[in-house]
This record gives sequence, structure tokens and C-alpha cells, in this order.
Amino acid sequence: MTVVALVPAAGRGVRLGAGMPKALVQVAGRSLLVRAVGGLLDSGRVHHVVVAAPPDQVDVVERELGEFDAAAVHVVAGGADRTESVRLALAVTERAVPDADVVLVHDAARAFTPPAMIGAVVDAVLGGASAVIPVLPVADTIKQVDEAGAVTATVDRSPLRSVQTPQGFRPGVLRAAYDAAGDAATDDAGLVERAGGEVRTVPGHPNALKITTAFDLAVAESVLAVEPIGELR
Ligand SMILES: Nc1ccn([C@@H]2O[C@H](COP(=O)(O)OP(=O)(O)OP(=O)(O)O)[C@@H](O)[C@H]2O)c(=O)n1
Ligand SMILES: C[C@](O)(CO)[C@H](O)COP(=O)(O)O
Repeated sequence: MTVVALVPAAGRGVRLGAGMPKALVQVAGRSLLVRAVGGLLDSGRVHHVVVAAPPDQVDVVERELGEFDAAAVHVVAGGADRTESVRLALAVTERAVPDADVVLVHDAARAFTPPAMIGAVVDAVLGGASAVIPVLPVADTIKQVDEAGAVTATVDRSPLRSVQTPQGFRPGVLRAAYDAAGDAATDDAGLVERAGGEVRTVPGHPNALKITTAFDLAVAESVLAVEPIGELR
């Protein structure tokens, strides 16, 4: 049984505003990328990791990942948006690991994802699901507004879920979704939905937050200060 994780890490991190690609930003001495890749490998469920790097920083990212087994971690040049970065990493994966049973897609920006959650996604795919996403209930009341910002409705939040990564797929299902993809999607499961596939859910975890803004980074640093690092990756 072989599990491959694709890690899109080619974003610029404009909303974080750190002056460098977000994946290379450090928290307590380790970059988000090293933490994300380390978490995948520490889960004990992932055999290969394919990282999509900013195209002009492939060598920097290779050096950054030098602490990991070079046979298990591969770096490719990413694309103009997340969908394109995943597409490029998937193409390399299909050549390098043609016998994969499960493909995960995991944001470098979700650097503190608990390894147990990664295992739960893998187990759900191995248990028969063709596409699996970790989700959390929506905490806030949700309103719908018009162009002027006036409220037009209060939305029933009970069936709504906030979506995290890693998302897990049978390789053929992810390939078919990317082959059918027209416009970019904000997540990979969205492409499977568009192609008519079924997507199942497993419980997500607050520590798997996506670090998007300086506030998110401060939250991650604060949580790290009170929880053991091993619990947090
Ligand atoms: N061209 C891109 C854009 C994004 N990503 C990756 O997709 C994940 C989720 O994207 P996001 O958090 O939005 O990252 P950025 O695009 O870097 O953020 P911003 O929009 O603030 O620049 C990140 O790990 C990011 O590196 C990628 O691989 N290739
Ligand atoms: C894939 C994702 O992390 C799921 O929540 C998210 O959709 C990425 O969105 P972004 O707009 O590229 O940050």
C-alpha cells in the first residue's frame, strides 16, 4: 500500500505579507513547509511527498527540505495558481510513483495539521471512499448580503462545513477530475464534485488552520507556546 502526498507550496503569501513565499516563513525555528512535510512523514502513513515550489525558488526549497530522505521527498516547479501547482505535482507523481494507492493533497500553509488527522483521511480512502475531505462545523452565524452589503438572508448553517486539507483521493479519481477541470477550483475535492464524483468527510481539527494572514501566524505561534510541538505538526 503506497500513499503519496502532493504539497502545493508555490504561493506568494501576499495576504501574509512576509516578503517571502509563505511556505518558507519560520515559526519557532522551522518553516511552514518543513513542518507540513514533517507532519505528513511523521504520520507514518505517507511514503512519498511531492512539493510544488515557487518556480524561481526550486533550489531554495530543495535545500529547505534537505533534512528529509531525498528518496521520499521530490520538488517540482509550481504554477500560477493552486490548481496548476497541484496539476504539475500530480503529473510528476504519476511518473515517479505509478503504483500509488492513495493521493493526498495538502497545503504547506496548514503546517500544524495533527498526524492523526492525516491518518484518518488515508484510512477513509483505503476504506472505500474515492474522495475524502476533513471538515469543521461553521462557528459563526452566516448571513447572505447584496451588493450594497445589506443582509438578504440568514443562512441555515447546520449543513455547512469549513474545509481543510489533506484531502485524499483514489489516484484515478483525482486524475479524472483534473482532466475534466475547466476553471481553477479553490480545493481539489471541488473538481471531483464538478466531475460528478462523491466526496465523503471526516472530522477536521482546529490546529489544521490555514495560515493566511499575520493573525493566523500569531495564533499558530501562541498555540505552539502552550502545546507540545509533536502534538501540533
Ligand atoms: N500558485 C500557487 C498558489 C498557492 N499555492 C499553495 O496553495 C496553498 C493554499 O494557498 P494560499 O494559502 O492561498 O497561499 P498563497 O497563494 O501563498 O496566499 P496569497 O493568496 O495570500 O498570496 C499554499 O500552501 C500555497 O503555497 C501553490 O502551490 N501555487
Ligand atoms: C484547499 C483549501 O485549503 C481548503 O480550505 C482552500 O480552499 C485553499 O484556498 P485558497 O484561496 O487557495 O487559500
